[in-house]
Amino acid sequence: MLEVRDLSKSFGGLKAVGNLSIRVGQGEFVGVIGPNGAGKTTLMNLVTGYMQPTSGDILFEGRSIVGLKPYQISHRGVGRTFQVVRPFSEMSVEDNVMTGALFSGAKTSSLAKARKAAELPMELTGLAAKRHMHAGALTLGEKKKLELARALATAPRLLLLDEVMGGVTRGEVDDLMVVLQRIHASGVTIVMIEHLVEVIMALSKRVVVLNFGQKLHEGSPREVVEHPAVIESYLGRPLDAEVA
Ligand SMILES: Nc1ncnc2c1ncn2[C@@H]1O[C@H](COP(=O)(O)OP(=O)(O)OP(=O)(O)O)[C@@H](O)[C@H]1O
Repeated sequence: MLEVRDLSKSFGGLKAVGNLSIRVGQGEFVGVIGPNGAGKTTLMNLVTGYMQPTSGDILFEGRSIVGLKPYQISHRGVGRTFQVVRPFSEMSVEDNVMTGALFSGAKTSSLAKARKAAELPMELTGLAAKRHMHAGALTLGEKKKLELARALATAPRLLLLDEVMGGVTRGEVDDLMVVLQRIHASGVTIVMIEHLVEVIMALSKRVVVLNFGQKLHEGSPREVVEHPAVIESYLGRPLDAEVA
C-alpha cells in the first residue's frame, strides 16, 4: 500500500532521513519508534507532502505521490494527525469533524454530505454524544480523539499518527488505545509514531526503529525490544517482556 524507497531529506548539512526504505501492506498496524531527532516526524511530513524529499520516492497504492500537495495526498487516501492538536475551539465537535470532510478535496462538496461523512468518525472515536460541545471545552484526551475524527472524515485508507498519546493521562491512553483498535478494525491501515513503547507494543504487529534518520531495526514487537542495538540506542534497558 505504502512504499518508501531510498528516501532522504537533508536540512543543510543534516540528514534528517537517510536512504530509508519502508513498506506497509494494506491492513497493517505498523509502529515507528526512535529517539528524539531520529527523523520520525520528518518521515511523516515527507509522506504527507508537507515536505519534499531530497531524493528517493514514495509510492501509495503503486503510484508516486512525491511532488503532490498535502491536500492532493489526502485526496488520494492518506490521512494524518499532528503532534499538537489545534481544533477550532469556538466550533462544535461535529463542525470540527465536518471541516475534515469539507477540506479533504472534491469528495465532499456540500454541508449535508460533510455532516453525513462526520458521523462514522464520531462513532469510532466515541465523540458522538459530545457532538454539540465546543471543542475548546474538551479534555486533551478528547481533543486527541477529535483530531483522529477529523483525520478520519477525510476517508483515509492509510492513517499516519504522530504522537497521539503525547501529554494525555494514563486513563486517556487506555481509552485512546481502544479507539485506535476500533479504527484499525474498521479497515484503516495505520502507521503510528509513538514515544510510549508499551502502546506500540500492544497495538502494532510490526515495529520500525529509526535512529539518525535510518532504519536501525524492524520486526515484531518482541524481536525489537530484545534487539541489543535498540536497547542501546533507544530503550536504555530491556523492556519488561510481558508488555511485548
Ligand atoms: N524544518 C527543519 N529544519 C531544520 N532541521 C529540521 C527541520 N525539521 C527537523 N529537523 C531536524 O531533523 C532531525 C529529525 O527531526 P524529526 O522532528 O523528524 O525527529 P523526530 O524523530 O520526529 O523527533 P521527536 O521524537 O523529538 O519528535 C532533527 O535533528 C531535527 O532538528
